[in-house]
Amino acid sequence: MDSGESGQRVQPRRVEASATAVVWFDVTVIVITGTGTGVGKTIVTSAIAALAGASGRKVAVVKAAQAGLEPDGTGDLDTVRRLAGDVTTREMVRYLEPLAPATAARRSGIPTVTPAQIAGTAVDLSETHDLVLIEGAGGLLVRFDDTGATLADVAWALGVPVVIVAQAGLGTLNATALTAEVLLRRGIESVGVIVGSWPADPDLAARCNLEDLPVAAGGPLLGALPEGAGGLDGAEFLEIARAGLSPWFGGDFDPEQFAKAYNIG
Ligand SMILES: Nc1ncnc2c1ncn2[C@@H]1O[C@H](COP(=O)(O)OP(=O)(O)OP(=O)(O)O)[C@@H](O)[C@H]1O
Ligand SMILES: C[C@H](N)[C@H](N)CCCCCC(=O)O
Ligand SMILES: [Mg+2]
Repeated sequence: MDSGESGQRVQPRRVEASATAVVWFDVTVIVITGTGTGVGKTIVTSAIAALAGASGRKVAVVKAAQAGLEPDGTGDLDTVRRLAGDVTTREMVRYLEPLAPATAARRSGIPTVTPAQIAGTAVDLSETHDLVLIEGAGGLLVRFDDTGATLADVAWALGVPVVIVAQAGLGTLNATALTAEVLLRRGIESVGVIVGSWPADPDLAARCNLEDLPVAAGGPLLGALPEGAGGLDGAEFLEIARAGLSPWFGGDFDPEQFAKAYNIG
């Protein structure tokens, strides 16, 4: 996939850093990936959107391919709207089977969505929104189609940064490092890692991971959202988002203080 296929590359715009400032929140498009499926990408996406919305930004969220629905028939963007409130949402394709999009498309005959289409949607939305978040399906290299197109192609085509959402506990270091290494190899910027669901009673591995995850990710720990956050209502969720996300997203999360609270660091 080259930049010509998407038509254009969105240039991240950075605001000047000041003492307290949000350094990169002026980036227009962010890709939210994860170490796998069910790690909390949608909750993190909702939290970033909620904070941006609360600061007056117009936010759009793109779900590139929705494969499988919750038992109540809802998809990720229903969750985003419930948690983040007034955001524009675009689901580009829906498959009913909870599978990789390429597999679900092959089995159902429903058309695939291409990285160029996803990038194009993000570019269009960026004309009328301050922030566009793109969530994939599962982890970074899950295929959209049988040509092997993935979310990595979308991030590369757009030239925009990626946030890695990771699990808290044992096993996350390898998956995070694999994701970060692929991003590095493909020349895609990773801004850092966020724990999608931080346990109420974290075990030893989870606590130690607060120190080791940034190393595996090759970037800072930019947040940790408590487990159960997805069940809150909009106002409560906003406060959790503020506490759980770094100042880079307009929140108050301090990784050193957080680690200290768990006797790490
Ligand atoms: N912090 C959290 N609070 C509450 N529920 C959570 C949290 N993180 C994850 N979950 C729950 O775990 C499940 C998976 O989370 P989520 O839907 O965000 O995963 P995902 O990484 O977006 O997966 P997918 O690849 O399907 O998009 C969901 O049912 C969600 O409600
Ligand atoms: C069904 C699930 N919730 C996602 N929508 C799709 C996850 C695909 C993962 C494929 C894989 O990595 O093996
Ligand atoms: Mg999701």
